[in-house]
Amino acid sequence: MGLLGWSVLEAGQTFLFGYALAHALDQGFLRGRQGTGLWWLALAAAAVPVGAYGTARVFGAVAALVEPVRDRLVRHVVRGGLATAVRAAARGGGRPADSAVVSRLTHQVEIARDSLGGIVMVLRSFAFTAAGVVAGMIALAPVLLLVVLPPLVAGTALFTLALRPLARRQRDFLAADEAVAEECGALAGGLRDITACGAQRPMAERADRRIADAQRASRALATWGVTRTLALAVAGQLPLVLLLTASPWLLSTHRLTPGALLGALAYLTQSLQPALQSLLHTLTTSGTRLTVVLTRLTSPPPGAATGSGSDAPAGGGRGASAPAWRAFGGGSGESPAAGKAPVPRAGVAAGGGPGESAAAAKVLAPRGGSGESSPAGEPPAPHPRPGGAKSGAGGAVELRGVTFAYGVGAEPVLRGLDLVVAPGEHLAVVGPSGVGKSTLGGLVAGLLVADAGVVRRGGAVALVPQEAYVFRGTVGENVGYLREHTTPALVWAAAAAVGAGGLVDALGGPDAQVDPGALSQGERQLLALARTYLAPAAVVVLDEATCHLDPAAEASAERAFADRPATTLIVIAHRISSARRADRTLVLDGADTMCGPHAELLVGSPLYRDLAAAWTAVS
Ligand SMILES: Nc1ncnc2c1ncn2[C@@H]1O[C@H](COP(=O)(O)OP(=O)(O)OP(=O)(O)O)[C@@H](O)[C@H]1O
Repeated sequence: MGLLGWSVLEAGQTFLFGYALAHALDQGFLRGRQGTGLWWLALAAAAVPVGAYGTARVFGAVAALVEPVRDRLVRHVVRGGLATAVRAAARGGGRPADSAVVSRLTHQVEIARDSLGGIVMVLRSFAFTAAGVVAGMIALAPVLLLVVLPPLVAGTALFTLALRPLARRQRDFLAADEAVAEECGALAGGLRDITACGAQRPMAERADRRIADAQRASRALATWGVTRTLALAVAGQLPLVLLLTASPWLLSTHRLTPGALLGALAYLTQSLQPALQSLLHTLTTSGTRLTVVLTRLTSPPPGAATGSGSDAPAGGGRGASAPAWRAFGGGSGESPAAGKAPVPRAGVAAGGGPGESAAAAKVLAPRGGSGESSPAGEPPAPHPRPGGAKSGAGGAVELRGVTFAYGVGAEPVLRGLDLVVAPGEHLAVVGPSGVGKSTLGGLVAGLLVADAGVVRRGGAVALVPQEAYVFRGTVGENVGYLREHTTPALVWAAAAAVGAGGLVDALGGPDAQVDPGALSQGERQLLALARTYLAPAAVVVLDEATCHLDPAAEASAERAFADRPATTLIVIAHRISSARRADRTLVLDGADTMCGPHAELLVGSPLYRDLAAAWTAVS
């Protein structure tokens, strides 16, 4: 009721504006009565603060209308959020409640409140402005309505008819736009998995389809957007054109006075057109926003119906354990079983997980190997343990005169390096930061290609980099990722071997879901180590792969790989203890590079002595 009363005040000002102008001209200025003219103008001016006061009070009345709606929405959202949390707790997920849901929904509640308030304001403003204009025109010259009303009604009807399809197109556009954002977000998050699975092409095609959908939706929206412009032209501009066209006749037949013409023009240009413009604009923007947000707020929370939980991947339906790209085989046309990622069949696996750096996750075929590569899926055949430093041909890893530089013309990181690692040997690699230890690891794994010289591998190589990668899926899927046939018993065994048994147990066993974000870096490293332990690789390169573990855990993990049957182990070490455990240590030091057992290096390598002293001081 308050809203109505204050709006009438606003309508009164609209009415008075044109009416006073008309009388100022007709009864004042055109008759030479300046005082009367000015009096009418003063009346019109006095109506402005009164109307403004009414408008100010209208805001309060709109708030009184909108705030209870907001409160109801908040109640609904909070109830929904609590219900979801209770459901999640009942499912025994043990995860913290997703507070982002509540925050998101309250944000949407604010959007709903603002949009609703805006719509009420413009609808009300248009209705009362139109009433003021119509009343003013009747008061000035009823014939004006004949000119103004038909296009106004036609334009508004056109817009009303177009409103629903327009809103639908806008919703479609928003949905398509969101789908693109979701798809791209998921792609960005899973880039390393996608690269690891060789699923770039199908995923790019998927994204292209989403983008094409968004493009179509945007075109449809733009096409329907034309109706808004058309409606505005018919309802707002056409009356003006008609009035001006008819004015000579209306004036000459005394159906209209000059003052009434001026008043009518003022009504059209100063009151009706602005009100119409903001009505059309607000309805198409805030109106659509309100519909979308209300639909979201009132629909059941994600997971309520399906029970898939709030951590279901974007796009839904697929289940948290199987990211979209994992459904695609690599370029070979291999199609893995549902939820099972493609497993390298060449018998060579990169062990860091499905998505270390693009290079680290690369699956390699042995090149020029000595024929020791293990058949896929089979544990590698045992090698005899070496008695210490080995040299000569036929090593598990052999580098001859290897030179490597990052980029043409760049100073080589490694120059003419010779190294033979015997089958079953345990080699540590040490050296100052930036000397090329990881580069050597990359060359051994085949992720980097030597510029000169030869690298030979006597079997499949798994490289575990420092940044261990764990993907959303089960513990078993993570640990068994690089092995074709995995059983829970194998997962338990691998985990126990590398010291991850307690972690797997704490996570809930091989079938438990892993939330990578909830794991520490050390825990991620443990899972990556267990994964590599199960991989069918004869050569394992640990590149700072245990740096987040404590010394005891690191020792146990290294020992596990050293004792793993048929395994040649290369540990790029960050602690002297790793070098002490190794059969030999390679000290990378440019021209002074040396390789030998600990005692020998202490005597022969000043750098090793320095490093050992520094490590001892730190530890
Ligand atoms: N992708 C790359 N492009 C260009 N230069 C690189 C690249 N990767 C490494 N380098 C450079 O090559 C040199 C050797 O790097 P590398 O990572 O092999 O050293 P590192 O001994 O493993 O060092 P750290 O112990 O710090 O890990 C460094 O100077 C490094 O800056």
